[in-house]
Amino acid sequence: MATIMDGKALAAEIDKTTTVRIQRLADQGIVPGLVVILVGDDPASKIYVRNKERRAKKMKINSIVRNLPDTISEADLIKIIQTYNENPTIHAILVQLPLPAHINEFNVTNAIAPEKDADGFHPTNIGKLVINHTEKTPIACTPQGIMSIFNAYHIDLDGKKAVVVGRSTIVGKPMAALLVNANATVTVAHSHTHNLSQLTREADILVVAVGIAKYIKEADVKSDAVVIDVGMDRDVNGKLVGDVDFAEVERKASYITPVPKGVGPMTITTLISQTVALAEWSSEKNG
Ligand SMILES: Nc1nc(=O)c2c([nH]1)NC[C@@H]1CN(c3ccc(C(=O)N[C@@H](CCC(=O)O)C(=O)O)cc3)C=[N+]21
Repeated sequence: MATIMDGKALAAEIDKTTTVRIQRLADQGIVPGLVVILVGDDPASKIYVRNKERRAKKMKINSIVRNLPDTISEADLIKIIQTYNENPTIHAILVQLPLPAHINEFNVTNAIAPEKDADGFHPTNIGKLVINHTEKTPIACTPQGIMSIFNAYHIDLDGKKAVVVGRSTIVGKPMAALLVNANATVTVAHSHTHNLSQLTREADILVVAVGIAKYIKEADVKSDAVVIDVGMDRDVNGKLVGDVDFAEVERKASYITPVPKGVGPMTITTLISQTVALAEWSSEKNG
């Protein structure tokens, strides 16, 4: 049976360190400010926003949620982002994805000041990640949270075969870059991949972010693989489940993350610590 990697417990551990950093900023009269912009209502975004708000309140960062109607124009959304770029009390800006179809995601992430980019989705920050020049650079919170899980459980990535299933901007692509930077041999699979199961069965490290409930079965996994489940899906009874069939795969993997209480809480912890980092970097620059 696999060791279950407890994202919730690890998140609480990291939050303790972040709380000390928040206190240190408070001593200088700085409260980290995060604005979350939510356009319309996507169900996964709603869970995220609710849990984020809860944690931000507890940790005394100033978190603002800006709800906008899904009829807003791209130009008006970009104008709102620019007001936060210029607002010195805001250190981090996050625009929830996906956006409605009439709004271009690239134009929106490109409008966020790179030094206030809570998600690390600005092209400049993605470029730095790919080049592996990540000092004082925000990085996508879900993949970065997964790297913290590997680190906490002493999972060695060097020379390992890693397969990332999913090529999204928010998980798959930045995850692949982080794994390459950690010296893993990385394959990115997606909906056009042939013989997916054959590929996933070779993975020492398997990261799944496809958005299909219980998609990965025992037969798709190598014995003693490390399995990371990024899914936030509903099963037939409406229960929150991952992309991995946990009951099956738990028997074969060496390590596995559950859903809930795996990757999700680590995404939020990373967002909070990254917001604090953006506030710290800005205060260093401004004296
Ligand atoms: N710009 C942007 N950045 C994102 O990082 C982003 C996004 N847009 N859009 C939506 C997705 C989804 N996402 C979640 C993060 C944590 C939980 C989370 O807290 N999960 C708990 C759920 C527990 C419960 O049911 O409350 C858990 O897994 O234990 C959920 C979903 C971030 N996303």
